[in-house]
Amino acid sequence: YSKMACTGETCSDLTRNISYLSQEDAAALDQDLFNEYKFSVDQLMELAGLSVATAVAKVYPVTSCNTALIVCGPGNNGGDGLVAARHLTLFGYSVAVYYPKRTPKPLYDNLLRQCEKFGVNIMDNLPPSNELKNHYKLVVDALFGFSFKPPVRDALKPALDALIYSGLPVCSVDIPSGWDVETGPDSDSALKPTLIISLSAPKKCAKPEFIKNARHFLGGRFLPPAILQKYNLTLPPYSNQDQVVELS
Ligand SMILES: NC(=O)C1=CN([C@@H]2O[C@H](COP(=O)(O)OP(=O)(O)OC[C@H]3O[C@@H](n4cnc5c(N)ncnc54)[C@H](OP(=O)(O)O)[C@@H]3O)[C@@H](O)[C@H]2O)[C@@H](O)CC1
Ligand SMILES: [K+]
Repeated sequence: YSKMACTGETCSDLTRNISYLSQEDAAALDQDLFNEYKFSVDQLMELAGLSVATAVAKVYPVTSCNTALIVCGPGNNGGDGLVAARHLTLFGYSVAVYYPKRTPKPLYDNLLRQCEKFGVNIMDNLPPSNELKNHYKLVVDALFGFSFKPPVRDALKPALDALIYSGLPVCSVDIPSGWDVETGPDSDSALKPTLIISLSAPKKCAKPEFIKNARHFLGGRFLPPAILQKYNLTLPPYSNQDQVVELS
């Protein structure tokens, strides 16, 4: 695989050779990073959230889209969203977070406190979906990641619906929420992100056939080389010190 592929005739050459993880392998790889490589969750979440904020800022520059709503779920995907909220604030965005189901763990409590200290607006309730456009220029979907098993349960359905019906550009963290991690959207009414930031390696639902109308970046630049070998992963190289690389 070579970055030259994208400077040739088509970018589809570039995506043809990329590996896509199954749900099982995504979870196993994650566990290897923690157990074998001794990373802490905070370390990887910080890099994941930074790459999310970086990709969002590349696609929706603060000069034209300076207000962002981040919808955070109960797992690590939501944690990535809280980290991205802080970095987007540092990048100059005015950020609000909706975090309806909070996991009572120090990691999340601390990330939330940091958001508050940075001036992020932590909201207990969302305005109706059709009014979100009046307040925000984009939404970040940090509701569910690679551990999601459809269908979405009732308690978080309103949060998913807010993303689906906001009429705003949607930036999905790792996978589009509500999609099956391997088989993608289940209906025409599924979430339609405009940007997907795959973390560490794309999951099967981020294959080009499912995400035709979205821009697709890879982020989470922390995989040790031996992991690439173990999971037989072919991924594009990052340029220089970049935190993200665009796939399509
Ligand atoms: N290695 C990497 O690349 C790294 C990846 N990172 C990030 O971690 C993400 C994976 O995080 P994760 O494993 O914590 O799970 P995630 O998908 O956030 O959600 C699980 C939560 O959702 C819930 N839930 C599930 N199904 C549901 C349903 N149908 N309806 C309603 N709820 C449902 C489930 O509830 P439960 O079923 O357990 O009751 C649980 O609370 C990954 O995508 C990436 O963003 C980085 O932070 C670090 C390094
Ligand atoms: K997501």
